[in-house]
Amino acid sequence: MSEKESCTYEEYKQTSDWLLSKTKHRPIVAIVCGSGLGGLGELLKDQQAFNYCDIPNFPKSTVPGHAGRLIFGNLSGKPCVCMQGRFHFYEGYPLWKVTFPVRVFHLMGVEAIILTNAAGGLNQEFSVGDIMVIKDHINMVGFAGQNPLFGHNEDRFGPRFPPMSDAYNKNMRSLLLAAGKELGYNNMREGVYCGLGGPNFETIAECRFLNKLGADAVGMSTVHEVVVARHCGLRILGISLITNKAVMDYDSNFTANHEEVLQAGKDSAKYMEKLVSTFLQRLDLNKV
Ligand SMILES: O=P(O)(O)O[C@H]1O[C@H](CO)[C@@H](O)[C@H]1O
Ligand SMILES: Nc1nc2[nH]cnc2c(=O)[nH]1
Repeated sequence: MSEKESCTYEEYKQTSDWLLSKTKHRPIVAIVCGSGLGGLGELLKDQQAFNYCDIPNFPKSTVPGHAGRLIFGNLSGKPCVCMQGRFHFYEGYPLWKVTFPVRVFHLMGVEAIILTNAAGGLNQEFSVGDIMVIKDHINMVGFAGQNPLFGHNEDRFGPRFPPMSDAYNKNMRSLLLAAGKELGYNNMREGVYCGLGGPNFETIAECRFLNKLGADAVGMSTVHEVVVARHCGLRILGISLITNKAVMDYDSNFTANHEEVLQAGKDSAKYMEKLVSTFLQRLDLNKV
């Protein structure tokens, strides 16, 4: 195989050491911004930002709505690092590259990761603008034999066969739902996220199939980051913003599109930002 199959522990360490040498911040929480949700990064106080293209070994963002900046700073008193833009399989990156930052964060001392995404609502009771706490996922790309942990297992990160049944931290899920309640949100949901490879949106038959399988929302990210984060022992919170209703009906004239996804992200940005800030205020890493 001519394409590089993975990267070495030393390469993750090189990036982590480089970042730690360039910033005084020592993050304990990482935040990944989904499509159109980059505004979360602007909330960080005392911030220091790096463009991905300046960080050794980092991939580059190629998707509109993913700025390609890594921001350090404090949010609700917690030292954070925020990815304003993530990497996707459909951009042509192998999954070890898609998930590269997760292991770098682990090496930098991060203990918990908040993964946000824009997703299509499969659950017929969901509306655009609903916020779904991810309680579990279906990794379709994994079913197809593509997994970021494929190949040599680096024992310094985690075991060969990591469990996934407890990937989404129960206490953090409850804390987020409680934060939503405290803010008076009536659009908080809990459900199963299905991760596909993309980049095309789903057919009607595919949406019906995924919903029958038990998926409440569908997207093209997150599950790979979760696999790697769980492997190295990070506590994980996943949040999907429902940006569109999946087309389930042959009479529908609607077709999904990225512009609408970004617009829905913009429309809900303030709610998401308030929710994540309130969650972080309440978060005690000794108790989750
Ligand atoms: O999952 P995030 O990065 O939020 O983006 C979602 O939005 C894009 C499609 O509009 C896809 O990349 C899908 O995965
Ligand atoms: N696959 C997929 N990804 C999305 N991201 C935002 N909405 C959608 C959707 O409907 N399908």
